Amino acid sequence: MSSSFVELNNVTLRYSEGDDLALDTTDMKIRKGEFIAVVGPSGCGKSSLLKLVSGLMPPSEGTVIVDAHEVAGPLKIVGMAFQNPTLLPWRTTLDNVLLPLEIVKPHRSRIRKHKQEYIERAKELLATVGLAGYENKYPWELSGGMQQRASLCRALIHEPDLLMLDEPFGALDAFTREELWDILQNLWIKRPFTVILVTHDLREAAYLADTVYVMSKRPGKILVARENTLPRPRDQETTFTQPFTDLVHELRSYIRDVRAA
Ligand SMILES: Nc1ncnc2c1ncn2[C@@H]1O[C@H](COP(=O)(O)OP(=O)(O)OP(=O)(O)O)[C@@H](O)[C@H]1O
Repeated sequence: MSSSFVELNNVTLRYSEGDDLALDTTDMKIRKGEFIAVVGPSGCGKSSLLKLVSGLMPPSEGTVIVDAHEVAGPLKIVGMAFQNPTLLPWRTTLDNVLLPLEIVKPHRSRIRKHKQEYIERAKELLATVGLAGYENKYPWELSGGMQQRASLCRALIHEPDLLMLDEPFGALDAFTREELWDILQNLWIKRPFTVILVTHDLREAAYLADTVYVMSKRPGKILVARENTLPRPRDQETTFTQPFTDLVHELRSYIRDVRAA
């Protein structure tokens, strides 16, 4: 009996028959409530990994197991957020946050009867990320950082056990990005869900993750799984400490080697 929440066993991925592998034998074991980050050169298969774990793509070989079940189709226990917040422009912030509940099955039938309860939950989440008072604004009335906060709330409204983030802060300026690191860390400390974060930002990986996975060039493989035991909660001061800068340098040296390979 395995204690992992997400497990990839000898997984490979080829997008089409005759194509080169996008992912080569990949093994991962992620604990329940663990926050992991995946870094690696462009095109190494980071987003492909998310597609496999969320059940959007089946592996060509090997197995993907989430919550003790082999993944055989899109999972309902997943929340996702991407670099582009993709809020629907005709819906208010609150209605954008409520959107997954209208789509994800177990909630779809409940939301009609218990709408007020869900609205309260959405408002509470929005307040946690500093968006109280913006519930009735439209996306075009929000800054990029505010839109990304709303998209985090949308990813978490159905209380998913697994959160997948594909470069969620990549398009934001450095200050806003670091503010969002704290917001995400606080949400996770409050209700620990399992997180898979894909990022190009090594400081972001070092700030947020319990384990940082470094991938090779295509075909992607996990080369290093670096545990990060920096104490939590981490804050801006953490980023000036020697252990933090050492970790970032170490990650940078892995990436340098991968790129040179
Ligand atoms: N739908 C697809 N069909 C065919 N090939 C694909 C498809 N999606 C991705 N690929 C290829 O698979 C490889 C891995 O792509 P993926 O998007 O997972 O990489 P990535 O590490 O997330 O890249 P980036 O950091 O640039 O976002 C790339 O070479 C890409 O061209």
